[in-house]
This record gives sequence, C-alpha cells and structure tokens, in this order.
Amino acid sequence: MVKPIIAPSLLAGDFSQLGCECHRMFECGSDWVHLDVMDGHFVPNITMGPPIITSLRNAVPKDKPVNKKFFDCHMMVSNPEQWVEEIAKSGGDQYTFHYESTKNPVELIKLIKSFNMKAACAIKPNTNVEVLFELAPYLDMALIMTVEPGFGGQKFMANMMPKVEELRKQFPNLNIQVDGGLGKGTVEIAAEAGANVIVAGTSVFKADDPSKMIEYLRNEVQVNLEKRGIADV
Ligand SMILES: O=C(CO)[C@H](O)[C@H](O)COP(=O)(O)O
Repeated sequence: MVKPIIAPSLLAGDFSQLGCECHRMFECGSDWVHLDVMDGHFVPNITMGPPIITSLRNAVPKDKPVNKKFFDCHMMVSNPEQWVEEIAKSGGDQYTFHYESTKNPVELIKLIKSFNMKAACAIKPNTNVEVLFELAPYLDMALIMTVEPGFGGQKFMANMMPKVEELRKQFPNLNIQVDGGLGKGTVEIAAEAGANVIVAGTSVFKADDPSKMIEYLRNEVQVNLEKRGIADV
C-alpha cells in the first residue's frame, strides 16, 4: 500500500533564501523537500551539494521542527558512490542515484542503506523501464524522469507514462516518483498512470497559494490510489 507524497523541488525556490524556502514548503504542508544535486558533468548544470544540505538542516530555528523533515536527494552526478557518505552525514534521508551513472546498482543500494538512508533509482527519458524490474525489490522508490534532467521549468513528457503504468502493475507497493513539469493539468495524467510521489518545482513555488497547490496535487494522487485499491489509509 502506498500514500501520496508531495515533494516540492527547491530548485524552483529563491537560492538566496534556501533555508526559508525549505521551511516555507514544510509549513505549506509538503511531505518531503526534493533537493536536486547536480555536478555539471552528469547533467549540464551545477546546483547544490552536501554543505548546503547541512545548512538546510541547521539553518532553521529550533522551535520549527524542520530538522525532523524528510530530505529527498536526487543525485544527478557521475560516480554516485562518491557522495553517499557525505550526503548521509549532511542529513539526506533518501539517496536517488541515476541508473545511467553506475556500473553496479545493487552494490550502490547496499552502500546507501549501510548509511541508513532510503535508496532510490532514477531513469532518464531514454532509459527503458525494464532496467528497474530487477532492482525494484531492493528499492524504496523508483523515479521516472518526465523531463531530461538538468533544469527546472521544462515541459512534462506524457509519453513517459507507460513506464509508470508498467512499474505500478508489477510493483503495487513501490513508491513511484515522477519529476519534471508536474502541476495542474499534468499531475492528473501521472496519478492516473500510478505515480504516488510527485516532485513539483515551478508549479508549487510560483503558485499564488503553494499550500493549495500541494493539497491539489495530493488529492489527485489519493483519488487515483483509491481507485486502484492501493491507497494506504
Ligand atoms: O530534477 C529536476 C530537473 O532535473 C527538477 O526536480 C524538476 O525539473 C522539477 O522542476 P519543475 O517542476 O519546475 O519541472
């Protein structure tokens, strides 16, 4: 059984105010915050790394319990093995590596778990979903990219939905995340295909009322999980 999880991507936030932006999302009702770590090599962009994640953990006033909140780290990096320990120490809760970036995904999953993080695997739009089938039993989550990784604000690729459907058919209890171009008008499509973890950057951060947008996204997922009879209630 799975539940809706809404994970705003900090990539769409104000980078001069990252601690406040992170805290704002949790106050608006997000379940996780999605942290896009990019190294300028695996993808053509550079964003944040362990020092910023450490700061996000520490920057928030002690009476605001954001320190207990879930940091979902999407590692768009070459050599993902290199960063597991540092991300764990900086406060990452989940480590999502790209299938395309490693020769030994099973060993990497073991390494991630040895540092008490959840392990997830992402695939780029040109990667077949079949590669996830044998990994899924070891994974806490699979991520189907709905844009080419590297930048926020891109157009949702609806032609990725057969991957989500296939994965959901085979693994009813797996967290399936979609990332890229999600908001009103596209979350409905992803939820219908069976996604339950929604990364949303632009649509949430630029919304007049981010709380309402988060609620909308969650509701779309909940309705579809209930239809499938796999909602964790
Ligand atoms: O992984 C990403 C880019 O590689 C981002 O998380 C993603 O694009 C979210 O941003 P938006 O919702 O604005 O599309």
